[in-house]
Amino acid sequence: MEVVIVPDAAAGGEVIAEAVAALLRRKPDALLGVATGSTPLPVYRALAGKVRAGTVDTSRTRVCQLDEYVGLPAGHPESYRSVLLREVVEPLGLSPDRFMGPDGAAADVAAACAEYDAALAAAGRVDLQLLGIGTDGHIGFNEPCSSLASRTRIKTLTEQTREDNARFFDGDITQVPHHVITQGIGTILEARHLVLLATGEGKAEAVAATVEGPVAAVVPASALQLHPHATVVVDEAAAAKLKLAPYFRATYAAKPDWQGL
Ligand SMILES: N[C@@H]1[C@@H](O)[C@H](O)[C@@H](COP(=O)(O)O)O[C@@H]1O
Repeated sequence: MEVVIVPDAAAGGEVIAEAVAALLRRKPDALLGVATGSTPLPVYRALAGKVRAGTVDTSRTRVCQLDEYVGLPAGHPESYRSVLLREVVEPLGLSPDRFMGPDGAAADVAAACAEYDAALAAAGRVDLQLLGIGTDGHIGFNEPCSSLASRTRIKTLTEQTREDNARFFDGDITQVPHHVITQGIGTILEARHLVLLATGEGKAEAVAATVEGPVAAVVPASALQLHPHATVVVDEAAAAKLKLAPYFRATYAAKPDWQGL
């Protein structure tokens, strides 16, 4: 696992956007796994800037969702599909027919999960999966004690996650669904490159457990330790509890530019 400590969220967005741009220059039809939440927004902003400047071509890029709420009516502004259409597909100039995600409004949720898992495999696997992290260490919506081998399936949110996400629902926790569909941890680990971005002091504990703690289902993000190409980008605040921070800084400072993330 590589840990990159950047001064702030904007710098994190820039570093990751450059890695995505490098991937798209190598493989224009790459499948990009995108995440929701506030954390990845600087990445999308930086990427949109590159698209506008003409330094990256997204005309063939495919994108896929990490997770979705269950039971929100189709087109609800806070469904992750709507959020990603608004924050990623539109600003990056992508075609909506190159965007795939699970159907959170399906009558048969189990079938929708299995279909989505199969669709990701049929698409040739995700090339780069962008991840945020929950304050409890979740990735996607894999809450603590999710199986590290799990596939796309329905999960129940913890009270903590519903409280954290209430800000997207006018601060009203009763509007936050209890159930979600999420790519499983086993599914996420099939992506070729995992890039987790964490910013702010509220994530410092989860980051330390992810990077320096044991691999344990109670900290779902610690599964990144099992992946051959996992990158964790953190700002100073989120890095505050990393004992190996001096080593991570020195390693990144000495890294040749051509290597990328
Ligand atoms: N399902 C999403 C996660 O993918 C995201 O990482 C997490 C953190 O969100 P934020 O980046 O807003 O802190 O929120 C939600 O639970």
